[in-house]
Amino acid sequence: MQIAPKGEQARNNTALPKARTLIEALPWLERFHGKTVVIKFGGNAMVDDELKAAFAQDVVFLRYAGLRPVIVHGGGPQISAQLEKLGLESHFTAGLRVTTPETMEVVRMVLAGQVQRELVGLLNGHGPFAVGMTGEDAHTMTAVKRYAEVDGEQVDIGLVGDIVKVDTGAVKALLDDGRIPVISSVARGLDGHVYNVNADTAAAAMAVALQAEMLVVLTDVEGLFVNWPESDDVISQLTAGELEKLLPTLASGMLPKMEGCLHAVREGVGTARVLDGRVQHSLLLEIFTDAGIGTMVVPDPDPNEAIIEGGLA
Ligand SMILES: Nc1ncnc2c1ncn2[C@@H]1O[C@H](COP(=O)(O)OP(=O)(O)O)[C@@H](O)[C@H]1O
Ligand SMILES: CC(=O)N[C@@H](CCC(=O)OP(=O)(O)O)C(=O)O
Repeated sequence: MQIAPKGEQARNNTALPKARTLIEALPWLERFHGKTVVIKFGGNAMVDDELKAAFAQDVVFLRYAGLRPVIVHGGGPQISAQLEKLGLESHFTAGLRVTTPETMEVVRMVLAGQVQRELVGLLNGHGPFAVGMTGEDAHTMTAVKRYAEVDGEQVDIGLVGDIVKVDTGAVKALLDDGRIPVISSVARGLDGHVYNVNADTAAAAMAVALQAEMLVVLTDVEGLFVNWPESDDVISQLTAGELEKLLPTLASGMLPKMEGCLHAVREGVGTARVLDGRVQHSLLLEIFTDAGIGTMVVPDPDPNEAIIEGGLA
């Protein structure tokens, strides 16, 4: 027999708000159960150990809640740091790293050997879930050479790739086995070379191929700012059409992210969201609370529905 300590009743009352928070998650748990969510974890969002640990908790929480999370990760700052250690400079053209064969070796080493290993280790601290791979494995991502566009001109930036094909076989097998795939943004070229792929682009391609419920991009700002850098007002929601009009005004960094979100939503992904990876548990807050944070891109409204609405009005 156990006797409840004095004051237990009062403690129960303070526990009620916690229960309410859990109940707030119920409609989202119902809605997203069994659904695939592709999460892009950016290098700038992974500079802090506490944040990385919280991210791992969130992803494992999603897995236990019955979702099917897939991680596609970057590691731009980590690649640049390693290049610097080796006495090599980083050059970017239109937001893409100029990638010589020497640079490519470092990109592959840092993404697959360092960043991915660390994420896999953090996730597996919670159970036997994470399996690391790169886009090269099992021909998961196939790329062709990508040129950067500067003032309407095509510029050769070396071994940078654009994804032309995604084979989801290995990823789906892992998901069906209850695992969490952690994929580095490196792809095998049609020509047999290994290509460096922007991680936002890779995540969007994976979300489309899996026809995911959601693409979530974690980054180092609160979301898409209305008029950056003049304003830091965050756009909480916009349609694909509205985003398309905004794209030409976006600066590098945000451009591949929003291009990826647009591509995803236009090609059948339910929604695409850009979140502040500097906020602990931003992933859980976005998916399981009514408030939501960051920027959400939704598909264009169905024109037929608009006509019916208009007709009834
Ligand atoms: N409209 C915008 N809204 C928010 N950030 C923007 C915008 N345009 C450009 N940026 C820049 O994009 C950056 C995010 O891209 P990036 O640094 O490549 O992140 P990550 O490493 O997460 O991929 C922001 O820190 C900001 O400097
Ligand atoms: C072609 C290209 O630029 N590739 C990126 C790949 C990593 C990446 O995208 O990392 P973040 O998401 O942290 O920016 C790079 O080499 O930095």
